[in-house]
Amino acid sequence: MQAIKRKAPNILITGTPGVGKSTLCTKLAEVTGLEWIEISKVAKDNNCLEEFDAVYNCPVLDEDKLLDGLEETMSHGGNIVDYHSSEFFPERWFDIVFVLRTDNTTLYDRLIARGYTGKKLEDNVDCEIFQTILEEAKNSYKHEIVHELNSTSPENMESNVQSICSWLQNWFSQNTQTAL
Ligand SMILES: Nc1ncnc2c1ncn2[C@@H]1O[C@H](COP(=O)(O)OP(=O)(O)O)[C@@H](O)[C@H]1O
Repeated sequence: MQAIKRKAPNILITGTPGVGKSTLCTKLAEVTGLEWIEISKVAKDNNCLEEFDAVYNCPVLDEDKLLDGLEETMSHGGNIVDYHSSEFFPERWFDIVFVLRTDNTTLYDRLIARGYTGKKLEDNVDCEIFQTILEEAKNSYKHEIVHELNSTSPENMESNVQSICSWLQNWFSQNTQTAL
């Protein structure tokens, strides 16, 4: 489906938990002035969390309520959405999708440092090994708007910020008269 013309694009940053989404989005929001929408936080603040999943030790998301609440914001554009899943968002919301990736050892160490253990730790590392989030994004959006970014080192982060800023500049020059 064709994205509706907006004053600024909407960007989706996705990837396995621990891969670096928040870190990148914080920097991107600072540099670009776009709005960082951290779905987990928005869900919590707007009571979009339902019963607790005992196996994964995390709450279950009320997707319909969350999407309804974000529709207007997304229609204006200018948002960087950060979430570890992508399939339930409307395809029309996003102009580009970045899937952050890292190696298994790096991810394992980051998740251990975050206090993940047992099944939650194992499942998240497996999720990265099997490219689950990348496949999900490719199945949910046009392949040409889905891009993998390495998120292992601080140098990777700098170059990811630069690549996204270049893409943004290009979007503005093609879609509006205003450059960043
Ligand atoms: N490009 C990177 N290079 C080195 N460390 C990183 C990088 N991106 C994130 N990290 C570190 O990895 C950990 C998890 O990052 P975070 O942004 O919270 O991941 P997510 O939001 O995907 O769960 C944090 O300790 C962060 O400092």
